[in-house]
This record gives sequence, structure tokens and C-alpha cells, in this order.
Amino acid sequence: MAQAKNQLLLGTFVQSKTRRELEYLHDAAIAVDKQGRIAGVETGSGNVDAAKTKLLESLGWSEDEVDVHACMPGQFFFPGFIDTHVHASQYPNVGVFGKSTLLDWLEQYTFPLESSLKDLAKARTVYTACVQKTLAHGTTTAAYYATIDVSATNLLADLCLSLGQRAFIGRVCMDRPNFCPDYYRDESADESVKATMETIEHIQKIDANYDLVSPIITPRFAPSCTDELMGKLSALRHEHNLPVQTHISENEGEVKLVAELFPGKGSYAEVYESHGLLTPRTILAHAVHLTEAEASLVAARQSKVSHCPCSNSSLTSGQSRVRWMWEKGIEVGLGTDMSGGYSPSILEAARQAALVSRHVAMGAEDDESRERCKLTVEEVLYLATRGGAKVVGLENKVGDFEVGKQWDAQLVSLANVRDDGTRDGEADAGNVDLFGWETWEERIAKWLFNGDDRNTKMVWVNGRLVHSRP
Ligand SMILES: Nc1nc2[nH]cnc2c(=O)[nH]1
Ligand SMILES: [Zn+2]
Repeated sequence: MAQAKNQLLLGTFVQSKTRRELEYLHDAAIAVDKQGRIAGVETGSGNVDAAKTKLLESLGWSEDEVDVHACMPGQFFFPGFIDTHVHASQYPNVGVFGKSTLLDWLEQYTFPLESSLKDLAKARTVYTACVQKTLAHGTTTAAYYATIDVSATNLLADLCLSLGQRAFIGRVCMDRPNFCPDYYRDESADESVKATMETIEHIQKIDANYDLVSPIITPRFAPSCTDELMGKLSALRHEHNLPVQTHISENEGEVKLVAELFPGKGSYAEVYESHGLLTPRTILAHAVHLTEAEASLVAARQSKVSHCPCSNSSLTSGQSRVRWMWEKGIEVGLGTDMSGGYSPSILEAARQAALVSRHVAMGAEDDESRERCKLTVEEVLYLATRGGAKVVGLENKVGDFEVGKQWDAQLVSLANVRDDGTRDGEADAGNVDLFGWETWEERIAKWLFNGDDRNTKMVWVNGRLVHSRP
């Protein structure tokens, strides 16, 4: 959808440059055209007004042709977050998991809720709330699992399009009788493929070029799928050139179950490999208990990993080793994995990724590996943006502020504490207090560890303003 006017954003822009480095562009200007594409970036003019004039001149745009948005003190623009693994259908259950672990959690909490969303009125309420809430937390792209129900899944695609969130929509496939409950299962592999095809065709109708919303082939995970289904879904992704998402090695009981259900396959990763499901466009959620050989196989196939630290702690699944995966050559992004994870926020996932990496460090054998395991502020924010963009295959479109990319961004606002101890917008100012002496590195660290949706003032996708906080 084209915007009525070109836009000009002015002020400070912060983005991941590399895994290790954030880039700070001060007194800068970014021009966004009506298609939501970044048409120009001007830095180094010395002040915002000079940057604005220079950029307008270079593009041949006149000032009354553009909508201008300038940062206030304490504010900065940041790329939109990318949630590489999230179950929209589980949103009502966030925080509701008791002491369960994966397999009993699925049976007790998850399958009953997902199955109930065949009620389309309920699905509309849940999906609307989920998309609005994640947008409010700065998530501009989400790789969603819906449910097995085609109409409800298609509704999620419609809602993402109308509310303006970039999304991958997965109609969940699960046909294994001995694992999936009778009340929530595809009747056969062929039925599952047919239903998936209905969602693909629906999305082709509403967003022909997948500009905003794309289908994604979604075998739930190996224990819920027959060999026949996995083979057929692989053929489907090949035929329609589509990405794939599934779960892998999340929990030790699950890994053992896969060994029992697929004897002779060697490993969990080999099960997917044997069906052609490990592709460069495959997103594997969790990957907590991968062996060295499995990680090498995943790296060789260039499949990607969605790290879901909040979920892995909540369901007692384990500690995923991000540095180890990076060193193997695997690209990693972050997932909220709602409602395995209790939070809709990728900022929270980034914070949890930093903490979990410290737990991995505490189990390391020597000082050097202890230091190496720990993820920095810069690294977890890379996971949340640029890394996530690579995981979902959109690195040429989103994740940073290069010319030619789409304006998928958030305006972050931190509270300035006044001399008398009060702050602007007191009630809604959030938890991050700035005293004025912090370096930019310190401001970003304070945001990472104490920020929340109160700090996310505006959110754009494809140049369209999709959320604003009064
Ligand atoms: N965290 C999580 N793991 C899964 N494995 C299979 N299904 C699920 C799910 O819904 N959530
Ligand atoms: Zn999941």
C-alpha cells in the first residue's frame, strides 16, 4: 500500500552494523518514498537542518511534499524487531504454563487452546490482540504459526495485512495419530497438504507478490508428523518456492521420542534432512540440544535457527548456545515463542538471550570460554534485527537503514529526569530514566535491560505508521 506522501525522519538513528557493533547516526536525515523504501540517508552535515536540506536537494523533493518527523531529546530511531518464531494462536496463554515441560505442556495447555480457534470469532479476537500487541512492542516482522484450521489461519493473514505487520503465516501440519490428539489432528498427509495449499492460495489472492504477507510451510515438529507428510510438505515447498518452519531439539524428552519414532535416522536433524526439509530457507526453532554433528549438518544446509530463550527457561527446556552455533556458521535470530515464552516482546527476548548466555558461561570449563559464551548488548540487538532478517530471508529488505531497504522501524523514547526528579509524560514514561550524562552505549544498554512497550512511541512497516502511543 503506497503512502500519500514522501517522509523525512530526522535525528538519531541506531542500527546494527555487524554482530559486534552498533552504529550511531546523529544529526541525520532519512528519506522514505511513498512505497516505504528508504530513498536516501544523509549523515555528517553537522546538524539536522543541514542534513534535511541536503537530502531534499539531492532527491529533488520540495519541503511541502514531505511529512517530517523529528526526534526529541532522549529519542532515537531503531530498526523494527523481527520475531522469527511465534505462535499467534497461543497468545491467550502467555504466562500460563505452571511447572510443565514441552510434551505435557502441549497436551495440557496448548492443543486445547489451538483447537478452540476453529471458532472464527474467537480467532479474530485472539489474532487481532496478538498482532496489535506485538506491533506495540516494535515487532515489524513475525514468523507466525496459526493452527490446523484453514479459515482461522487465513484470517490471521488478512489481519496482518490490514493491521500492517510483515508476516509469514504457517498453517500448522500435524497428522501422526499416536502423538496428536483425536480432536486436533489432520486426517491424513494428503488432507494436511490440501489444507496448506488452501492457505497458500488465499495469500496469493490477498498479497500476490508476498509484499507483506507470505505463506510458510509448517510441519509442527517431527513427533507430530508422519514420514509421508514431511515428504509431501517438502515437495510442496519446492514446487512453490516457499520457506519452512519447524521445531528441533527443544527438550530432552522430545529428542528421545524422536529417536524412538524414527529408528535408524541417526538424529533429529537427520529426520528433517531425510525429507529435504533442511533448506537455506528453513527456520528451526530452539536447537537447544543439537549434537556437534547435527549443528554441522544444519550449517552445511544453511538452515537458520530461532533462539527462544524466554521459552527455553519457562518450559525448563535448556540453554541454547548461540556463540557455539555462530562458530559453527549457523545464522541465528530471536523468537518469543509465545506461549512457550511468556512475553510478546523481542526486547525481552534479547535481554533473556543475554542472561541465558551468562548461564551457559557459568557452565563453561575455563575463564576464556566463560568470557566467550557471554553475548553483549550489541550482539543480542543484532539477533533482534539484522540476524532475524537473515533468518527469515529478508536481509535485502529489512533489518537496517540502508538505502533501498523498506522503512520498518520504531521510534524509541527514554525518559529524561529533570532537576526536580520529575520526567516528561510521567505516568507513561517507562522504566528507563536518563540523567543526561549517559553515553549512547549506556542509553542503549539501559533500554535493553529496562525498556518495554512504553518506550516504543511509533512503529512503521513499509513506511506505513502501524502503531503510535499518545
Ligand atoms: N515451544 C513449542 N514447541 C513445540 N514443539 C511442537 N509444538 C510446539 C509449540 O507449540 N511450542
Ligand atoms: Zn514454538
